[in-house]
Amino acid sequence: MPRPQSRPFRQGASQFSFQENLVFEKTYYATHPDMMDGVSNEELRDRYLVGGLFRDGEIVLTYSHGERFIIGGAVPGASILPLPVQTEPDSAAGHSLLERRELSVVNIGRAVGVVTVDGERHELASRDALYVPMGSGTVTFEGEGARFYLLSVPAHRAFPLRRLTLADATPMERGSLETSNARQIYQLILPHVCQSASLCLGMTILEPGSVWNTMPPHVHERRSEIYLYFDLEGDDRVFHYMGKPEALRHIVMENEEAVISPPWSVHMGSGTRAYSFIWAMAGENLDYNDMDVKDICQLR
Ligand SMILES: O=C[C@H](O)[C@@H](O)CC(=O)C(=O)O
Ligand SMILES: [Zn+2]
Repeated sequence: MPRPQSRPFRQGASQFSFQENLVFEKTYYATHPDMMDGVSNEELRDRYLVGGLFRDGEIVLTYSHGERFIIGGAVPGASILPLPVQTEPDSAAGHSLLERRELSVVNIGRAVGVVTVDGERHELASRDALYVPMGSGTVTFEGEGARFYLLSVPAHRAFPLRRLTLADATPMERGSLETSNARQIYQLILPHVCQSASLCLGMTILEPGSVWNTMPPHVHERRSEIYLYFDLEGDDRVFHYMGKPEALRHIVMENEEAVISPPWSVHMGSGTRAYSFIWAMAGENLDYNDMDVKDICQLR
């Protein structure tokens, strides 16, 4: 079967992406904590920052070797965008991308969007999420003004498809305005809300005037995590901290950019204004509390 025309790597694609992949725009390799020593800002961004996911009329997928996360975005505009099928290896070519994977979709746009899974239409209002099980076939995205954030990880079992809304979730109130970290943590894909094989996902919304997230920070050796920052204005930035707690580094992030947190890294940030972020994890278990919280005085 003829292979689809491959896409050239966009500017700024990793210097380490030596193997061109037909479905994924960029591959993020797993990294060793020693690789933080003396790393330049550009290398740091190349290894962990996932930008350019939301391009008008396109679906953009990237691949991380950490938990084999697919991290992507779909902005349909006037078109209907299909989730691509697998192209490699030959034994999988033409099969659904979700043959052995589960998928989450969150509409971070302001308008309603529609995700159609095997012919069934699911309307996602702004901030709604959809859990799409392993074994699903065709998935398409549509809706002018909708912006879909996509995450997928390997699964061993199919759980029911679910639409999840913030209104149905009971947020955890954390932090305070006095410490500039008052925020609501919405758990959306976790066992007590929505079953999944490996994926956990939620949304955290900071109160106006609060800028710090996940402070004090934590690490979780048994899971990787992906943060997507959004609800920022044009010139606003989040200063995202990563690395081992005693050797922090930061990445300056813009609206609608994601960042990979390896299992050995903290993940926390401070913004130039309040913002929201979607956090997603996968790995050894689905226990949200399987984390090792650090004291602020342990940070260096
Ligand atoms: O492992 C869990 C994740 O880092 C997030 O849930 C943290 C978070 O949303 C927050 O503190 O605001
Ligand atoms: Zn975490």
